[in-house]
Amino acid sequence: MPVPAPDVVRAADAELAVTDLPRARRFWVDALGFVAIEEDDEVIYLRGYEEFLHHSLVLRKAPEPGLRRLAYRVRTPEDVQRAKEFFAAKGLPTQEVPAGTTRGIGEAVRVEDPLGFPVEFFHHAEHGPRHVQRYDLRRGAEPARIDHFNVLTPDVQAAHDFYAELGFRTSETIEDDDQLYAAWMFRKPTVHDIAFTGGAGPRLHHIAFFVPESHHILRACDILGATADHAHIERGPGRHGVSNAFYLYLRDPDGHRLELYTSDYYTGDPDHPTSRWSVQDPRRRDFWGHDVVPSWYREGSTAFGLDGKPKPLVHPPVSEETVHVGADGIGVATEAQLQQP
Ligand SMILES: O=S(=O)(O)c1ccc(O)c(O)c1
Ligand SMILES: [Fe+2]
Repeated sequence: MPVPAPDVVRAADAELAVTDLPRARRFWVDALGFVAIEEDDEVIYLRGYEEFLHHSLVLRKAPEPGLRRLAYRVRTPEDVQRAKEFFAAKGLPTQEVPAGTTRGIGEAVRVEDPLGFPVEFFHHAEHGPRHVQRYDLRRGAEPARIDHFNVLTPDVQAAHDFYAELGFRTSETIEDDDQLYAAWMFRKPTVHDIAFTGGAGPRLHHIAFFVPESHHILRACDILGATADHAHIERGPGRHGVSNAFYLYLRDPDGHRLELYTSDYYTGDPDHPTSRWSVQDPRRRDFWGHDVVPSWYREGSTAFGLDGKPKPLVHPPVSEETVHVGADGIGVATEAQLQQP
C-alpha cells in the first residue's frame, strides 16, 4: 500500500549558513531591503513585505557557508506526519524537529530527499505583521515573498520523477531527444516552487524572491552600482524564456545565489500544459538570447546533510553547458571535453 504524499502548499522557508553575519546583513537588509524580523549575534530571520509568516529566510552564522535546509509549508498538521512516513517508507533519513527549533515555526520533520538535499516540512507558523502597505518602510528591491528554490543535481530526470511522486506538477522543461536538462515544478499556482538544474550536486543553485515589478529589479542594480557593490550582480537583468519572468541573479557575500524575479504566470488549472523547450533554443534561458555566464551553470552552495556535514558531490555525465546551447556560444561538446573533470 503506497504511503500517501503530504499535501505541500508551497516553498516557504530556507536556511543558509553564512560566515559573517554583519556582512550578510549589509547585503540582504541594507542593500536589498529584506525585513529583519528577529535577530541576534548568531542568526537573522528575514522576510518580504507581502509575507505574514514569521520569516522566509534564515541566515545563521557558521564556520562554512552552505545550505542548511529548504522548507515547504504543508496544508495540515497531519501532513507533517504524512511527510515523515512518506520519506521513511523510502528508507530516507528523517528527523522530528520540535516546535520553536526555528523561531516562529511549529513542529516539523526534516528529511534528506533522494537527491541528498536537507528538506523540511512544517505546518504551524507564527504570524507576524504584514508590511505590504508600509510604503514608509519598503526599501531596496522591496522583496515581496519567497518564490522558489532551484537546486543543482546530476540526474534531473530522477529529481523530476521523485518530486512528481511528491505531488508536484511540471510547468516547463529544457530537453532534447536524449535527456531532460532542467525542469520547473510547482505546488502553488505559479511556475515553480522547485526547479532542477543539471550539474554536480546536491548543491543549492538559488533561492528566488518575488518582487512586485521589474523596476524593483532595476533599482537593485542601481543601488549595488551606487555603493560599488556591482560585483554582486552575476546574471541579468533580463527576461527568461522559461517562466517568462523578468530576472536578476545576485551572489551574496558568501557566494549564495539569489534571484529577484517577477511577472511569471498562473498555473492553477488542473490541465495546465507543460511548456517544453529545446536545449538548442538560444531563447530558453534568456528570451533575448543573451549568454548565460558560465558561473551560473557551474557554481552553487554546498548542501549540509541532516548530520550537518557537507554532502559529497556526484557529477553528471553530460551537462547543458557542454551541449550546443546556442546563446551560450558553446559548440557541441567534443568527446575530449566530455572527459574533462
Ligand atoms: O534561465 S531560465 O529561463 O531557464 C530560468 C527560468 C526561471 C527561473 O526561476 C530560473 O531561475 C531560470
Ligand atoms: Fe529561479
